[in-house]
Formats: sequence, C-alpha cells, structure tokens
Amino acid sequence: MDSQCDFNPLKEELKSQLQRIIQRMQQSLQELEQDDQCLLNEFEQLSEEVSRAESLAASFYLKCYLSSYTDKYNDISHCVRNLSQRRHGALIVVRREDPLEPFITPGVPIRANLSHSLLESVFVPGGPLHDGAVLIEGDEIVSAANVLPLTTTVVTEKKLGTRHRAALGLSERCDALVIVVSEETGRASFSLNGNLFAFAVR
Ligand SMILES: Nc1ncnc2c1ncn2[C@@H]1O[C@H](COP(=O)(O)OP(=O)(O)OP(=O)(O)O)[C@@H](O)[C@H]1O
Repeated sequence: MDSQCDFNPLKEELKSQLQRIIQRMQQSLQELEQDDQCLLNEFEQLSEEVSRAESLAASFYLKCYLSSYTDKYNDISHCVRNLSQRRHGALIVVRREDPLEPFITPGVPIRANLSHSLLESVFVPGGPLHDGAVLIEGDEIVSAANVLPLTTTVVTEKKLGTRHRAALGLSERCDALVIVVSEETGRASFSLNGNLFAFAVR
C-alpha cells in the first residue's frame, strides 16, 4: 500500500468505527446471557454500522491507491455511486505507473477534463460509447470503448461475466486500478494486482 495512507485521517476514522462495532458486539454477547433481552434490533443496528464502515473503507482504499495518480478520486467515487444506484454497467481503468498501450485495444479518443457527470454520461445504456472501458490518466478522461484483455484464471467460487474478467485481465498484467459496476446487480468492485475487491460506495 502507498505510504501516505498511514497519515490519512480516514484511517483513524475507520479505526474508531471498527472499535465501535467491536464494543457493540461485546455488549450483545453480554446481553445474550440475560433472558429478558432480545437482540434482534441490535443486529439491525450492527449491520448499519458495518455498512458505514465498509463504505468508509472503500473511500479510504480508493484514496490510497489513486491519490498519487489523479486528483479526481472524489469525482470517480461520486460517479461510481451514481452508476451503481442506477445499475448502469461500467468499466473504468485508472492508469497508475505502468503503460497500458501494450494491453489495451484502443477505442474512441475523448481527451476531456474528468468530471463525475461526464464520466457517468459515457455509460448511459445504449449510448454510443457505453460498451467497453473508459481510460483515465491523471485528471483526464483519455478515451472510451477500449477493449481489455480477459483473465484466463478460472474463478471457481463465483461465476464472473466478461466485464469482471476484463477488469481482472488488465490488472493481472499491469498496476492499473480497474473499477467495475455490474449492470445486473449495481454492485461496484475494483480490481488491482489480479484481485477483485467489493467496493461499497453509498
Ligand atoms: N474485453 C472487454 N473489454 C472491455 N469491455 C468489455 C470486455 N468484455 C466485456 N466488456 C463489457 O462488458 C459488457 C458485458 O458484460 P457481461 O454481462 O458479459 O459481464 P458481467 O461481468 O456479467 O457484467 P454485468 O454484471 O454488468 O452483467 C459488454 O457489453 C462490454 O461493455
């Protein structure tokens, strides 16, 4: 992980949120011993706390992995949240150190300053550029409708469609971070170094 994450105030916030969850769980354990207590409402509150921590962790890691390469991680996060809520399928590559040309079949040049609304507009279903991956470099949307290499790894625990296999395929070959929004479920994830992570943006 990038070293500046150690000083990130988001990390402290995440730590205190996790500590609150632990305290709540310990309290529930004690209450379980008391026959007159019903824990069902506790579980609901716990699950809300865990969701908040998950979302905070997503912002934390996105900032860690991207802040050295783009100032637009908040726009990217905002865009992913909106795409996810609308269930607009998307594939977004953020270049880091490695060159991407050897791995990507180029699509349509855009070369525009990145904003969340412009990025969202690319993935409107049925739009001319919605198929394939958008490429971001620095603070710019470089191009859209790029084709990525697919992973050849067989992922046994879950069935992965081609959008997710394309995200994994590129991140196995270079250090780019590749964000996926599933059209089917609206769930967001990102791929880095050949791993796929759930990316809870709320
Ligand atoms: N090699 C590729 N490079 C870039 N984009 C790709 C590639 N393969 C598939 N896609 C994109 O993924 C879309 C198809 O996604 P598919 O439904 O097969 O995958 P999925 O992982 O199940 O995603 P979803 O959950 O959104 O359905 C294509 O329409 C295209 O936009």
